[in-house]
Amino acid sequence: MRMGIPNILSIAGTDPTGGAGIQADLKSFAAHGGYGMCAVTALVAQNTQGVREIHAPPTSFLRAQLDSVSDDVTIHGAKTGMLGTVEIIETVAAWWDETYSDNRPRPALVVDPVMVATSGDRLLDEEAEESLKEFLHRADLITPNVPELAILAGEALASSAEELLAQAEKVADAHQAVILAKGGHMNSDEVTDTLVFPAESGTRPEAYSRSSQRIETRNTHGTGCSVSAAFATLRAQGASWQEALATTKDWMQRALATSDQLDVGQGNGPINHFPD
Ligand SMILES: Nc1ncnc2c1ncn2[C@@H]1O[C@H](COP(=O)(O)OP(=O)(O)O)[C@@H](O)[C@H]1O
Ligand SMILES: Cc1ncc(COP(=O)(O)OP(=O)(O)O)c(N)n1
Repeated sequence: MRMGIPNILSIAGTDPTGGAGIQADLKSFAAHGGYGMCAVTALVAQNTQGVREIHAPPTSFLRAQLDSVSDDVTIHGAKTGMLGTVEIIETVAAWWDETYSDNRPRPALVVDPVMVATSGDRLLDEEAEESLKEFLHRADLITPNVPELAILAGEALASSAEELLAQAEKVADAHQAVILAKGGHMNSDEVTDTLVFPAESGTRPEAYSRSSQRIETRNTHGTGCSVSAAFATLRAQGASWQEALATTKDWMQRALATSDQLDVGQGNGPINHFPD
């Protein structure tokens, strides 16, 4: 395991109510022992009930934020969240490729393929889906929920655990990345998250799953952001895939179970990032 506190970068959009996006990422980094940093892709006027407006600063300013971090700080882990548009995806991709084209150690990259918020509001332009797929070969881990996995696989929504696994294998092979297939949107009493690995020379490492009892709560705003941020931190600390899944899933269960200690908003509230 890495000694010391790893520097973890979130490249994502904002949530002024603090439940999702960059604000959730920074809390999740801290909850798992990381030093959190962020580059803002888009300013989102949203709350627990929905998205009102999105303002994306010029991409030259996003690039300036990314360069400001990488010119000065060693990045041990990174995650992307809301990327929003083709232009933003291309800006992040160009920065990543240019920054890590030399011998500089490349941090592990977790891509949360954020497309639609719980409220149903789109956070990724429809025409940007193809650019996002092109971006994915840079990822070590991709963390789709059920609808996002279906779009990445180019198929209908999975309606069974077997279909979900088959889609995750297809996407893992297409992008040569590990997939965390999250089960929150499945219609089941248990919620299962599964890590699926790409096949190497025709052999696929065994998948790992972790299940928990489904918690009856509306406070699921920002769960996906927080899980991907936890993985970025734990992997930068040297956790194995199995350890990272167990730690993240158990933490998320406690964060959801204690979310009623918070009193934030009237819609889908946030989780409690610091449950202990
Ligand atoms: N009702 C729930 N009870 C327990 N765990 C949940 C529940 N809903 C989501 N999770 C967990 O929260 C995380 C996010 O899951 P999911 O809802 O599938 O993704 P997203 O937030 O991206 O839509 C996963 O770790 C999943 O297991
Ligand atoms: C700025 C921003 N990024 C991402 C999301 C979606 O968050 P997610 O973790 O998928 O949680 P849900 O809100 O969809 O449960 C967001 N709302 N805003």
